[in-house]
Amino acid sequence: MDHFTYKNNQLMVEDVSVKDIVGQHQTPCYIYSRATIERHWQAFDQAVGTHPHLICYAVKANSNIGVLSVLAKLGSGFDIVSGGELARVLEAGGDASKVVFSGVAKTEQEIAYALEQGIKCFNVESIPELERINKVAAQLNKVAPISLRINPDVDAKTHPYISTGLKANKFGIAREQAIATYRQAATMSHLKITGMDCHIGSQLTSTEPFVDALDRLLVLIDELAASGIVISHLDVGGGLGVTYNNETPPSPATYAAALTERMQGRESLTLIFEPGRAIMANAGILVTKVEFLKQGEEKNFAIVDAAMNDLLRPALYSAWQEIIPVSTEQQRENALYDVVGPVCETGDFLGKDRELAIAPDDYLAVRSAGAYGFTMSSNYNSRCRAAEVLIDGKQIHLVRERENLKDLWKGEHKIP
Ligand SMILES: Cc1ncc(COP(=O)(O)O)c(C=O)c1O
Ligand SMILES: N[C@@H](CCCC[NH3+])C(=O)O
Repeated sequence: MDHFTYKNNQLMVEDVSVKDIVGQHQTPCYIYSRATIERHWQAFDQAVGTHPHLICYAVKANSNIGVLSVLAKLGSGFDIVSGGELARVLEAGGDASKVVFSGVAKTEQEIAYALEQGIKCFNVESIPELERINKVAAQLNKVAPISLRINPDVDAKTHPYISTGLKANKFGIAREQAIATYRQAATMSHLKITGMDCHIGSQLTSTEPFVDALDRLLVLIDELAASGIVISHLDVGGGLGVTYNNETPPSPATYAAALTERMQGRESLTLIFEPGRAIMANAGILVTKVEFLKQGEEKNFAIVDAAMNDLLRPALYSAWQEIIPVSTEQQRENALYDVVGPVCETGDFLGKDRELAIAPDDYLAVRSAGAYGFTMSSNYNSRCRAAEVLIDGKQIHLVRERENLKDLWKGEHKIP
């Protein structure tokens, strides 16, 4: 069921009209649907079926603690990449023992914090990182559970900026070095080898690269077992794509079936998944107000009050996200617009060549903005970051207040 639909010409999020939400909280404003988040998470969880598994939602996609609290209540695990993300998970009520810690350069402080909280596993990306974790664990008189992130060298066939499983990428340990690195880890006194992981990229729209990567890891797992190192979990990362425009990614069910099929006879190996986008992208919109309509020599511009600092994906990856009117009540003339923000950059656009029937003061919704929207926002041009609202049925929860001017220089100091 779609929780972002029109009723009486008004765009609704669950049982509330977007017009009412922005009437209370103004624009730009991110709006998320609790029912959609829950539906996506449960669909993913059910798709994996009976194979022992843990869904570790990738916090980087959307780290608002209101959102995290919804997932924590479902019993979700979390994939984090910083101490900050761990703190958010704990603040939201998440369970540290279901947290996996990814990322190429965890600091000593972050490692100590994660060890003290008792996380499930560190996904380790290099030998120096193994040594660092071993050293910090020894200092704290603890044993750190670790998994090695293997770079399987498969082409995820996605945007080059978000492809992570190729030899040319900075991520993970090369397949060829995997066994030797595990052997080295086994000699370190304060490490416990518990798993293997990979993450080959984001916004994948076919199952083949996932299956290729899994097959390559299973070969390594068998080789490892033969040399006496037996692991208990296999983390296949995130990366399942969503439909922004006309992409046709596999459903979570198709994706999970392709992977679990390969796991038959390996029931002692828990599967970990790290989905971010598949849970959150289509659970949120960014609502913005049309400030001016401007006719250029070659183009019409709809200048809106949200900008690249609020939603970076169009500027950074030339990403396409659907832009729709919040109200279809008024009859207006159709025209082709570049939807642009107020930031002083030519790359500041939310959409190009969009057919819209709009007038100043109308509201627009950018769809599929629940993942990598607010989390990639900034204060560029000293713009206050947007409000975030979480809808639950008829209830409107303000889960992040709009920043105010003083927030802009918080922690800065004038000099005498
Ligand atoms: C290690 C890791 N896990 C999980 C994810 C989540 O990816 P996605 O949002 O594509 O599911 C990412 C981001 O690509 C990542 O780097
Ligand atoms: N930020 C990216 C995805 C990067 C995934 C992070 N590992 C996007 O918006 O598509």
